Amino acid sequence: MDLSMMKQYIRCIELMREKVPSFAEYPFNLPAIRELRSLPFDPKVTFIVGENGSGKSTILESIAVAYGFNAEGGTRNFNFSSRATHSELNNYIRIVKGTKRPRDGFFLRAESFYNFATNVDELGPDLINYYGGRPLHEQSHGESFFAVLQNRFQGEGVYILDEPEAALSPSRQMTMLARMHELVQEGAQFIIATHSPIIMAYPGAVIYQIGDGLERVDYEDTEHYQVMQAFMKNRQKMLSVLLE
Ligand SMILES: Nc1ncnc2c1ncn2[C@@H]1O[C@H](COP(=O)(O)OP(=O)(O)OP(=O)(O)O)[C@@H](O)[C@H]1O
Repeated sequence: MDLSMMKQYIRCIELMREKVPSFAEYPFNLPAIRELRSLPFDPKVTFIVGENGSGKSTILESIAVAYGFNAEGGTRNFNFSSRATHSELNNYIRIVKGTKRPRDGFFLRAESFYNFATNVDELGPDLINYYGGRPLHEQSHGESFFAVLQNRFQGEGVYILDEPEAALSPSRQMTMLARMHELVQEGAQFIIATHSPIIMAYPGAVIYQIGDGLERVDYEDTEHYQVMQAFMKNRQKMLSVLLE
């Protein structure tokens, strides 16, 4: 066995298929789940990519909840809740952990980041200091996410991020890559769902693309990269087809 794999925080997830009540119902009917047995993660960075509605958030949320995070995001200490719509998938997956225990962790959900920011601000100045010293709601969506990334993420942690690019300009996404790299060197493990060809370019990352199932692909073979490249290279031609 490769010992470096043992040292990572989350080695893989396994779907307990024998417990699944029906593969005809959500979330088990999603192509990404129907064929899932186990999904190994890179010790540093793993991306899950795929079309809208392909099941990225469902998978990420189930990993986060099974690992002990609040379904709506935050650190493992957060337990705010404004809705209870997460799927039951977390009850059917087993997290295979390595020998190393994280000292930090964060589950980012772009869609409930606002609620998370409210929760941080309500908890008072001590906590706000921990997030860079400025109330998150006095910053833009991108600025507040960046404050969390710069100040709150500490390395030696598990960071599960669902569409972190939602708030970020392309140049901030590049800055995010640099920050990720610092954190990886300090021992962080990232599992990220993204549509961003910039973020998924992190060198050496494992990329799973959801199609008929979850398939490991090279960066240049992702649909996002190819579509974006084709658009940038042939913008006029593509626009004339799209708008005819
Ligand atoms: N509670 C639910 N009951 C039934 N279907 C659901 C439920 N929640 C989500 N779905 C469906 O499951 C599919 C996967 O949703 P999910 O949010 O995981 O997709 P996604 O890949 O993260 O999409 P996006 O890129 O748009 O964020 C979607 O078709 C969605 O409509």
